[in-house]
Amino acid sequence: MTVSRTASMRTASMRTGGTRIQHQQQRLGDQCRSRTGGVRTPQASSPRFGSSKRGNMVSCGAAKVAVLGAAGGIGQPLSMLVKMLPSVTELSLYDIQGTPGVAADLSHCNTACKVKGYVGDEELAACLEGCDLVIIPAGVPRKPGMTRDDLFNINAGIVKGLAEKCAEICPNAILNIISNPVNSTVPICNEVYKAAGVTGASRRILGVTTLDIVRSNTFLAEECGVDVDEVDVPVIGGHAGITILPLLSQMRPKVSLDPNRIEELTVRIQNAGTEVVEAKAGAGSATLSMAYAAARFAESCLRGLQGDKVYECAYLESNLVDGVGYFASKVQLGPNGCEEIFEVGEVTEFEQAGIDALVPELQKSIAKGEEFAKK
Ligand SMILES: NC(=O)c1ccc[n+]([C@@H]2O[C@H](COP(=O)([O-])OP(=O)(O)OC[C@H]3O[C@@H](n4cnc5c(N)ncnc54)[C@H](O)[C@@H]3O)[C@@H](O)[C@H]2O)c1
Ligand SMILES: O=C(O)C[C@H](O)C(=O)O
Repeated sequence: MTVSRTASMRTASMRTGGTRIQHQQQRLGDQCRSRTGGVRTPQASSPRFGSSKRGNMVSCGAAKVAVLGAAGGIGQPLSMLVKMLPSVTELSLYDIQGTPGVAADLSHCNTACKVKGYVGDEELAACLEGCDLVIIPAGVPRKPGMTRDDLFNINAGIVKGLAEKCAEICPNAILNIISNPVNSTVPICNEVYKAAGVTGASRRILGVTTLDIVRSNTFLAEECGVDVDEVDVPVIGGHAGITILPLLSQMRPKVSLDPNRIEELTVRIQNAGTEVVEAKAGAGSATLSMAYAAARFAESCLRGLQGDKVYECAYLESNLVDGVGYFASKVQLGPNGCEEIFEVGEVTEFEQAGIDALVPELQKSIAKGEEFAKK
């Protein structure tokens, strides 16, 4: 499987970077190397794609954000973290149950953001009116023994219905799709927007893979005994099993790892969601770490809307890799959502084998989502 390039994609060796909050400058200066070995002059920034941190929040204007599925395991802590973002002035919480209570509870927190709860189909349009960013964690989570694809039958319909309303009411808002299987739900949303005649939406429909990066950074910091704040591991492909591909060769800081450990760590990152599902023993999947990751990604999107160049990884429509129309990639966020998709960059033989293996998996999930949306 070869990696192709288009005009809108930049070649970069991805000594990865990412967002540092408080307007800290992007890391400068590393030379960037194309996959074919050509050396580029240093970029204005050498981005870090996976090291954005929560906690040092900055104000990014006055944004309205909606969380759909806000009364759930992810929705509640995520809504709280979003309410703490200084840039968010309005927070709309939507669910099929429970949002009046969650909204009443959150509204007592003394941050400037106004919170309002909406319940049921008839209130969805009002919830979405004027939104800049819509975050979707609505849907059922896994139980032990299930794959993410086992959630398709229930979650595909939920996401499709919500996307139809977003396309109608706030077509220019950025969507952050959390509901699994992300490899299929993002194509579903794109098809819904195409059918609704919304143009250019694919750069605003972003599958949230941030938890894979958060996990990779955590595990690699533990493994290497380095400050977790300094660790930055880009993760590409998709968000299920072997489609989750951490590029440990592109990790920053540069470390030397035994090939066997690279394999073991890759497998652990790919199975980290299952690790949590099994530990929760039937009570759901990752919620707190996901809320943390989603809040970070939401904040990056809001900073992008305000005009900052922000670097993350996300799953979105692209022709970056031959044979698949969607791929989790290193991206630059900006006022229009994803402004730039970066090439995979230099990879090891092990990583290239991982790309080759994940492509057929992704193809199946994408086709399943697209077919469902067109029914
Ligand atoms: N992308 C990721 O990295 C990632 C990580 C963790 C979980 N997830 C996924 O996120 C989803 C939610 O997980 P959770 O643990 O919060 O589940 P949960 O069951 O605790 O919460 C889901 C919420 O969605 C609501 N809901 C159901 N149908 C709805 C609809 N039509 N409109 C609005 N809300 C609706 C439910 O009432 C519930 O409150 C799952 O699909 C899970 O697999 C994704
Ligand atoms: O594993 C799951 O089902 C939830 C989520 O995708 C995760 O990675 O934690």
